[in-house]
Amino acid sequence: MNEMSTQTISNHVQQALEAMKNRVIQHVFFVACGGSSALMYPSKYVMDREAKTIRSDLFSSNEFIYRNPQALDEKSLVILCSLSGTTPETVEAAKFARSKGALTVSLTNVGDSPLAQASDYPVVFAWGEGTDPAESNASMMYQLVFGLLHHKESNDKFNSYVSSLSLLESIFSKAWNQFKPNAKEFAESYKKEKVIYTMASGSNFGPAYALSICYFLEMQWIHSAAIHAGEYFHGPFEILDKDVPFFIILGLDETRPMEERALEFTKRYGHRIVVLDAKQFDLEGIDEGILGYVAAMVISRVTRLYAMELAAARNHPLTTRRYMWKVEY
Ligand SMILES: O=P(O)(O)OC[C@H]1O[C@](O)(CO)[C@@H](O)[C@@H]1O
Repeated sequence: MNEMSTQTISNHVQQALEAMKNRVIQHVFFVACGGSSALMYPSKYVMDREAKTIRSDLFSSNEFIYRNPQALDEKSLVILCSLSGTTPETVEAAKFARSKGALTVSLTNVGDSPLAQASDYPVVFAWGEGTDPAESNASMMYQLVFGLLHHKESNDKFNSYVSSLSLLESIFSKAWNQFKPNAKEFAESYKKEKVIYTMASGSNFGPAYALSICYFLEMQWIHSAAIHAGEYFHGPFEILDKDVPFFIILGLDETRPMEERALEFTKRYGHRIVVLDAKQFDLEGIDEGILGYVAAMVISRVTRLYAMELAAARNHPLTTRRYMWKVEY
């Protein structure tokens, strides 16, 4: 790692990367639940695209334990994430991974949370309005995976990503201001809908999944499913009709043609389509080689803006729950 690289990345990430340097790592497991799981999809995409020798998998926390992969051993790196650090399935998954001798690195917003305590290397990230996106969970994920690939496979995108950290705040705030009117318009137009499907592919399937399961289902009680743009033509497109709402994400990664094909078809037969296109973002200064990866982060942020506006228009705060944290489950 060169001098420039270490200056801006999180101290916690640096400690975790030091630990990785001293171990053989053959397999990375991304393990979390819900929104924290969705957040890891772009990093899984990075591993699929960039890693030459290190394999990776992504599991929901309990599935990871029950499935008990044969490949999980002391040559594994398990990256877990929980905003609260208390999600029981994820805390158990960290303990399980450690019992197999794996190196565990956990992202959380709470430094002394059960997840942090159950892991070898906790990485604390910033959360909430007004925090620097360079210190967010999504950014810590990229710092970890690009850092790993830098150390183990001399991948140079780590330096590109580190150089972009100082630009993120301005990129995110420009996107926020640019899309606020669109988000408001969406909220007014869709506030009475009973169902909204989301669709994307590649790294952007993570934000589409979060928009569907966290924002629409969990926080707004609006029926939804995240449809993979490639899978769309293998079943889901039969639900398309003039009045069926689709929220379609177009990213900048290599899978964009799949998203464009899905959008083109949806436009032919549907009339209720919201398009969030990363081509409209101002990503000046970001290296070409990581544009798609950074765009996925910005998409994630902008979908939250759409959810916030929808919650306001429906007078249904994003914090409303009927079961989560309220009853036994
Ligand atoms: O493990 P975390 O990140 O604290 O998540 C707890 C809950 O928060 C969400 O990510 C969003 O409310 C849920 O999907 C999840 O059950």
